[in-house]
Amino acid sequence: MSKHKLFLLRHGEGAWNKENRFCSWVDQKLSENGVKEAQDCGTLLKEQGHKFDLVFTSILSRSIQTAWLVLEAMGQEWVPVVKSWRLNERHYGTLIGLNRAEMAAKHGEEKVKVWRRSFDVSPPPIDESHPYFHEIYNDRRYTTCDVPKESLPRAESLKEVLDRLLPYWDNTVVPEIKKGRTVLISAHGNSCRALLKHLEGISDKDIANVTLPTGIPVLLELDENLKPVEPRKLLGDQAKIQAAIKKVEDQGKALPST
Ligand SMILES: O=C(O)[C@@H](COP(=O)(O)O)OP(=O)(O)O
Repeated sequence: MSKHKLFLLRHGEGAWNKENRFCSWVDQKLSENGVKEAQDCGTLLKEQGHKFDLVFTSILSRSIQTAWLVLEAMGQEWVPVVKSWRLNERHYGTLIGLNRAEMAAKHGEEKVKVWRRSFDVSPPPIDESHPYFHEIYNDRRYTTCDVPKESLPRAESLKEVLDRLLPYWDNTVVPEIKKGRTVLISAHGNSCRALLKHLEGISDKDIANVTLPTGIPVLLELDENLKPVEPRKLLGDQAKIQAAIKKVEDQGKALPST
């Protein structure tokens, strides 16, 4: 029987989701559509009668803004929000800022799929010559982390995301859930995929087929050991959700030449 409800949420559409660029650790705000997605998500959760006790976000604005909009739409603005870099999006290394369709045209769709969805392949690491290096590492938010700035990642596979996320999950999030608190994790496509892999025991191969659209809440019903007792539920209109998943998958396709 289900003892705990856990909600995972990939933020609403960000400016670079719209432009089909790898956003990763670049701090982009939500697009107009992303604001609406977050508000609609909150409205749906309210209509379904869900109540949160605690929200966890990354330290990237798009996940924080999403959490605020969801809570506002639910009339639950008072719920505490706790932030950690450990929930940040996967660090996409030198791919940051690049357009997925252009990368697919240049390197092939298969290569882009491996970069995006394989479990243990890291893209090339970022260095000081990268156009977004200084913007990321000179940002004051990264002086507040529980590791020195020099130890923060320069590129990550999904496996490395899980490695940095798990200690936070085990030591900070799990105790709250076990106290009986209903938790929302407002984070990113890949930090949520890493957590899903861990909770559902998805194989290294099969995780490549898990795609999360923006602004769609994922409900997990867990037993007392935090093992899922039912398949995950993506809440909302199922036809729209399937179309949104396909849209995310298609971002890695080369555009037909004109
Ligand atoms: O970094 C990004 O651009 C996307 C994920 O990209 P893909 O893995 O889908 O290519 O992350 P999010 O929008 O969830 O923060």
